Amino acid sequence: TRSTRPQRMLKAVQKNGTKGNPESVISAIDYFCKHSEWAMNVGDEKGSILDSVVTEVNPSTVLELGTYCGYSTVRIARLLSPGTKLITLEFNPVNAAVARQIIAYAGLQDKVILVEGSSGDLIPQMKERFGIMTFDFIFLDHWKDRYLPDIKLFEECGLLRKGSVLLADNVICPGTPEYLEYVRNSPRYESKYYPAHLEYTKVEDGLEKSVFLG
Ligand SMILES: Cc1ncnc2c1ncn2[C@@H]1O[C@H](/C=C/CNC(=O)c2cc(-c3ccc(F)cc3)cc(O)c2O)[C@@H](O)[C@H]1O
Ligand SMILES: [Mg+2]
Repeated sequence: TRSTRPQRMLKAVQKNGTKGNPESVISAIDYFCKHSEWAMNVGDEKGSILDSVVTEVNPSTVLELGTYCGYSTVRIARLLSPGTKLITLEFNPVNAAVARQIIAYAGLQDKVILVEGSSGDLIPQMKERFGIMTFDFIFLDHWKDRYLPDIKLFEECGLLRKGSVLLADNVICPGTPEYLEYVRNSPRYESKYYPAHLEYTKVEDGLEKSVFLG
């Protein structure tokens, strides 16, 4: 059967990247998306904003929703302090297999726990399966209609603490109107919009950072 875009992206990483060098993996994916095939990675412009928020938070517990090919997983994991691991959730096994290989090519496999499954099923299992009390940092980049139900699930499962930071991709394009309305109007969050553009295009998009107030 025909290869998938993530599988072709993996080939480009193995061809143009340097094993064990996360920056070269990030550059190889960005190059592939700019010159070969557009793909829905957070990209370099929004990725730099992601980098700055992760650096500012310096989290000990990290969750990513929607691994896809592992591009943002690599961006986040390369910035984590020694001994810190990030958990990333992906329900498509083909994408998960590609992501594992891209994360390993970057040399970051020891900093990442990739769990195959749906966020709706896995979020309630975080405490028992991974000994998580609360998350310091959460990156939302999965199906856009899952952002709102999943943030409510975090609250119900007691996975947020005063100061937990949630960073959401694509709040303009494709858009997450219900999520935005919730975090911007709820007294339990302090929200801030970071304007940017849809990855590899001039279309407006941005990230929404929401701090849980307890
Ligand atoms: C509940 C659940 N649980 C686990 N894994 C889950 C999950 N829901 C989805 N996943 C996984 O995550 C990825 C999906 C990411 C969805 N991202 C987007 O749809 C997206 C789209 C665009 C875009 C913008 C303009 C266009 F014209 C076309 C596309 C840009 C983006 O940045 C996106 O993120 C994918 O690997 C999927 O299997
Ligand atoms: Mg996205």
